[in-house]
Amino acid sequence: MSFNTLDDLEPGQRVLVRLDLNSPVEDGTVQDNRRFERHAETVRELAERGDRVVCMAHQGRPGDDDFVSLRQHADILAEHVGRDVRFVPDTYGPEAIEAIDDLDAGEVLLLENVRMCEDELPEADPEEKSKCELVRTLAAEFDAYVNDAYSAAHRKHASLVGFPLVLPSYAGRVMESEYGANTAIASRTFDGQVTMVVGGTKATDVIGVMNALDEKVDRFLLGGIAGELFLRAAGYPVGEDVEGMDLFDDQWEQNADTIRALLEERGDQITLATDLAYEDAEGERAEVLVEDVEEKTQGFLDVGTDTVAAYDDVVRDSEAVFVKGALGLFEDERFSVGTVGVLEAIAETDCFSVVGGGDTSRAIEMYGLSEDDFSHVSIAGGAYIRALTGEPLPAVEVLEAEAN
Ligand SMILES: Nc1ncnc2c1ncn2[C@@H]1O[C@H](COP(=O)(O)OP(=O)(O)OP(=O)(O)O)[C@@H](O)[C@H]1O
Ligand SMILES: O=C(O)[C@H](O)COP(=O)(O)O
Repeated sequence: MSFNTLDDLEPGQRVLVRLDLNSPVEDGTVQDNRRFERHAETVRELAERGDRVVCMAHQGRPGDDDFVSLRQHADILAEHVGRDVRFVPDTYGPEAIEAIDDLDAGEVLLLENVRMCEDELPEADPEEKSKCELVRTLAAEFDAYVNDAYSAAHRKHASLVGFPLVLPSYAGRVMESEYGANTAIASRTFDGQVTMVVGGTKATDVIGVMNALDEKVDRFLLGGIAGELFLRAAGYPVGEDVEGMDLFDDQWEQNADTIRALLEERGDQITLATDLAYEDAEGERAEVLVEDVEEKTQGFLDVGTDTVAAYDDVVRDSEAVFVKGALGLFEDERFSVGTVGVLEAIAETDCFSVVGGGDTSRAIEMYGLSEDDFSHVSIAGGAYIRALTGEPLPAVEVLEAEAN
């Protein structure tokens, strides 16, 4: 590993730590998940060494329903760390600076959602990001910067790439272990069939790298939003926003050409759902064959049972299975059939398996599956599939470049 780690950081310092606490938000309530548990290890270690620990993280994207304050995150993090985590509703203004200054050795503070600051989001190179006000103002308060947010390392945002140019910088324990595991996986080769299950809501992340995964993956099994977009490209009347949704149309605009090209050039490697599930008028799960859909009038929330059976067969014939994104809205048990069915099939075979994604990895615990039945469960989604393709992660690259 060519970055500095916590083993290289002298204790007793003022440390700014970038975590990835991006979590599902249901009816305004932030859901606990493995990201809290994993990052708590880094935070606890720093606090126990007598550092003043200030955490910085994001939640959602501006304009989305899950773009909320980190106030609840502080309470959830505190439970996992086993000590108090203060919260300040400010990121780098006077209130935040005062709260940082008030901190004693061993105390932990969480700053407000960093994506609420204008400087954070537009992607730019580290050099440019290091000069923005957010980075300059906060850097003056700290002796060191720790990046633990492996799962956001594919974004060139200020809090992820700006600080290593202006502060001594280190990888946190999650960054260190995820980087090690995912890099090792990327260099593995397999004799038998390699399958990737592609689902979730961030279709753009996966579709963008499917070309590059061609060398690694023999079969793609699609579901979730990406799955419907592929069905739309194949000519079915699905894969569009209805009822105030905001999942399909923008992603269709961005990816339609790539999807069409993928279907044309490697259609034989791509398996699409043959049936889909939705909520009927009685609130029950109902299913429809894709070829029988005349018009999309409501959301499809899972793949159907025929599709699950077909995917189950493919998984059982595979030597390696990678999962990125859920096949349906698994948080609602009625629509967990696809995601859980595939995960169970993986768990029952002895194939090499990786389940990735902050949301998706939660399904393992929610449905009583054991992490031991998978080779690696990553809390990273987009970053882990990029690592598989060997694509660089800008936030890791800058940690390496600035390491001494
Ligand atoms: N058909 C669907 N309709 C609505 N939500 C869906 C559907 N299919 C999957 N999902 C949702 O996708 C979410 C997971 O997808 P997402 O793209 O966020 O992946 P992730 O595993 O969390 O990866 P990342 O770490 O990149 O965010 C789940 O919370 C699930 O409810
Ligand atoms: O949840 C994630 O995958 C990371 O936190 C990155 O979030 P983003 O896709 O909104 O940049």
